[in-house]
Amino acid sequence: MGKTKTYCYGICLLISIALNILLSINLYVGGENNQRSLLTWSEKAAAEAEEVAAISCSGHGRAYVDGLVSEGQPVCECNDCYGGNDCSEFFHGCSADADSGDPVFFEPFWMQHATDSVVVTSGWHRMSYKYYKYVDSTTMSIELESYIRKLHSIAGNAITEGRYMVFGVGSTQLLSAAVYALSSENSSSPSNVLASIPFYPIYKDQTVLFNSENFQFEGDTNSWQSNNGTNNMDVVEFVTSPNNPDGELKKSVLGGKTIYDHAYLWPHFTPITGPSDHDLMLFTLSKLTGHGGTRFGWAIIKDKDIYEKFLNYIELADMGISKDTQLRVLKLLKVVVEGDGKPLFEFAYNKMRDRWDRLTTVFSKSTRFSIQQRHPLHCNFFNETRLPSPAYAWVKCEREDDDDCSAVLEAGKIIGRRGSRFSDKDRYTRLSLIKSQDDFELLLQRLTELVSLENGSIAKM
Ligand SMILES: Cc1ncc(COP(=O)(O)O)c(C=O)c1O
Repeated sequence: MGKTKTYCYGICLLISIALNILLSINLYVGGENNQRSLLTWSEKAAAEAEEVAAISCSGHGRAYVDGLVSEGQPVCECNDCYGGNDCSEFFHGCSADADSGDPVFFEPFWMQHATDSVVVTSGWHRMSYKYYKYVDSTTMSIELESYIRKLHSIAGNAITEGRYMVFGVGSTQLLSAAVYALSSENSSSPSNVLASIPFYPIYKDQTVLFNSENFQFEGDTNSWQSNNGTNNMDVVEFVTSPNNPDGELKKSVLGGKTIYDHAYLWPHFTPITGPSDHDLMLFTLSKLTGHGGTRFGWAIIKDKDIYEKFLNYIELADMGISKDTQLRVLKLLKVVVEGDGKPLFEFAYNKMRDRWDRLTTVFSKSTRFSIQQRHPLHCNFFNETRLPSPAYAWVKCEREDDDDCSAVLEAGKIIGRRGSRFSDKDRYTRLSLIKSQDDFELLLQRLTELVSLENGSIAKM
């Protein structure tokens, strides 16, 4: 009996040791999977996001959760002129691309505010077309609208009290909604859509594309005024303030129905001299926080009938703006209004001022190229007098022969956007200053090289 008992204990001990070894091996080998299966759904999403964010792309690129996948891992998407698996290879001789207005210069700010700006959405988040069962049917988030109003009161750049608001897929969608809402219906002739040269090309491109009986694009305000005087005032005038491409704080020329495009009316691009108080103002998240890809803009409207036409346009075009987008914008704006807007606006202003300081130093050595004049103004937001730091440099080629400024710059390995895209002369070219730091550094290097050729010597980089 005693012998059998001891024998049984021995067997049990061996089985228990074997089980422990197996369990330890399983934990060691399949540890990650086991740990993962213990996470909640939001922790799992967070782990995936952090894993991808941790992929090193040598500081010259980024991997995304929704990026292309190679061998089970998202690949690095490299900045222009960088390549290789981890973006560490620089392509010498590559041209600096300063063409697009992609506002990526904000990226370091959002990395510094990773915790506050993250969004976690469940698979069942706001599946309905509508918001709030207990409020009148609306496709706009009431909470987001109140944050936008708060933001304007902090920045001091627009009056929102007693005004209506409509959200759009970027302000791009609101441009055409505004033309639709302001142009006359049932009139014998179409409303004349105009802007002052140099102007943002989309105004013309969209008006032509949407080719309506109610409106037509008539070009430059000043030429139109000298040909028509005050005879025909059925006009819809785009006023871009600050202007894209030259940063000017434009005012209405014709004084009729006006769309104020305030995409760049933020303290990092221009001193805020007082709140804008126009009948129809457009703003965009793209140039406020840098999230161009989120596609979100808003209109601030005084008149109820115009507001209703606007809403009708958005409802028919896309039944309102994505709820996922609105959730993300809300999260971002909560960060923007923190500290009364100081952290974001100071970050962005310092970045832009640094870029302008370095750019003006290069252009001050040139007689072949010039950039727009900037004039100091008192900024109510920063409570001091400051120079504007526009999103773009509007470069003029001064030599008689250099009438195609883009071609001159391209020969110097700089890609800009030619003046004729803004209905101006090709003697001008726009250079974007709001892209990534890599883009800006290369732009400055290429400009320095080009300017140093004027003096017959290659500058030291
Ligand atoms: C003057 C102006 N208005 C509107 C937009 C459109 O911005 P988004 O559609 O990204 O809101 C831009 C973009 O560059 C712009 O420069």
